Amino acid sequence: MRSYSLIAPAKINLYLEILGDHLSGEIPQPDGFHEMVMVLQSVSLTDQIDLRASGTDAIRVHCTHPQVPNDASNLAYKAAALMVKRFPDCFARYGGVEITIHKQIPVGAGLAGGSSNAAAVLVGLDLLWELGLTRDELQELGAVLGSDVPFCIAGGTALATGRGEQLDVLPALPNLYVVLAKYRSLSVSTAWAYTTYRQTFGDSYVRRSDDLEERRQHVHASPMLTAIAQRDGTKIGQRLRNDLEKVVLPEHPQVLQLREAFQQAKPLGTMMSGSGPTVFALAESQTHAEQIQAQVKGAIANSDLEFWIAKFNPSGIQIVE
Ligand SMILES: C[C@@](CO)(OP(=O)(O)O)[C@H](O)COP(=O)(O)OP(=O)(O)OC[C@H]1O[C@@H](n2ccc(N)nc2=O)[C@H](O)[C@@H]1O
Ligand SMILES: Nc1ncnc2c1ncn2[C@@H]1O[C@H](COP(=O)(O)OP(=O)(O)O)[C@@H](O)[C@H]1O
Repeated sequence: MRSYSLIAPAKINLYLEILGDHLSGEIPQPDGFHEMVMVLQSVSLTDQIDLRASGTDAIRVHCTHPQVPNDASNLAYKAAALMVKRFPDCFARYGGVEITIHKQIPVGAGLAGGSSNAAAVLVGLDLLWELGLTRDELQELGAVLGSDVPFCIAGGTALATGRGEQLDVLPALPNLYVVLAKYRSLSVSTAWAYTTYRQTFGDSYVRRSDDLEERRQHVHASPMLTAIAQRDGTKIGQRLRNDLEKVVLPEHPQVLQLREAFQQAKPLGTMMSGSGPTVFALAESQTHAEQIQAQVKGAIANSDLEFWIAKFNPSGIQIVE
């Protein structure tokens, strides 16, 4: 087959704790990233990525979304460039690729849209070039592109540690719904969120590698993971956490107001996703989700505010049959 279409889901963070500096190297040193404990969840808000062998020697990206670049800075392009570098024989045999991104996931939203697009290109080129890479191999390639890319390949529900690229699969949570809301004109840079967090809270970071190891060992017994193991939506909702709220909400009062409006609407729980500014609320049914959405829309009448209702998605990148 000379073309593939893939579905690339967004993610939300049910839990995001920043432990301190991420340490790497033979004698572990801070590398500019953060050591995380996260629970990541794919949701049914998705982009579609079409890949086509172009018969030229170029990588081309097409996306009509005004905030998405069509050049080498696009994460989907970077994914294809990485595959070309790692598998030059395939590139010589199969030639270049046209990547068309049908964007529905809001951009710069804390929903990993770009990471998921990159993940789809890795999965799609593996198919197009008949490489037969394993999921682990694809995730290792993904980690070169960004901390969230390995998760986007597998999707579902996962515990992420390290920079976010060390993954443990968690039990699926099939019956939960999520209402998402974002101000169209507001985006938050992930780099800004982490840098500001470091400037504000860096003094309290865990820095020693043996202290980090001790923290990691406690992760599996955390209340959020217990709630997930029990598939208890009420407890999951009560145990949501996102440390990046501490820098994004004071900077953007309208996001704080949105989060408060969600809280008033009696969801299972509400939280900002990742580096924001998307706020989500968990619901136990489609009806519950619709009630929450209606109440928040009533509380904040602003045409800049966009809403989505999605379900928890059990998987990551899917091939369109
Ligand atoms: C915050 C999260 C939560 O899931 O997602 P988003 O809100 O971006 O979707 C992730 O940690 C974002 O992952 P991703 O978007 O892949 O980040 P990367 O490209 O690896 O890094 C972007 C920037 O964030 C910083 N960064 C990222 C991950 C990490 N563990 N520590 C960091 O300090 C990096 O220093 C870099 O400047
Ligand atoms: N394929 C892509 N889809 C979305 N954004 C992209 C893509 N490639 C590059 N970008 C750029 O990456 C930045 C982050 O976008 P995105 O991945 O949507 O947000 P987040 O990191 O908050 O989840 C934006 O500035 C955007 O212009």
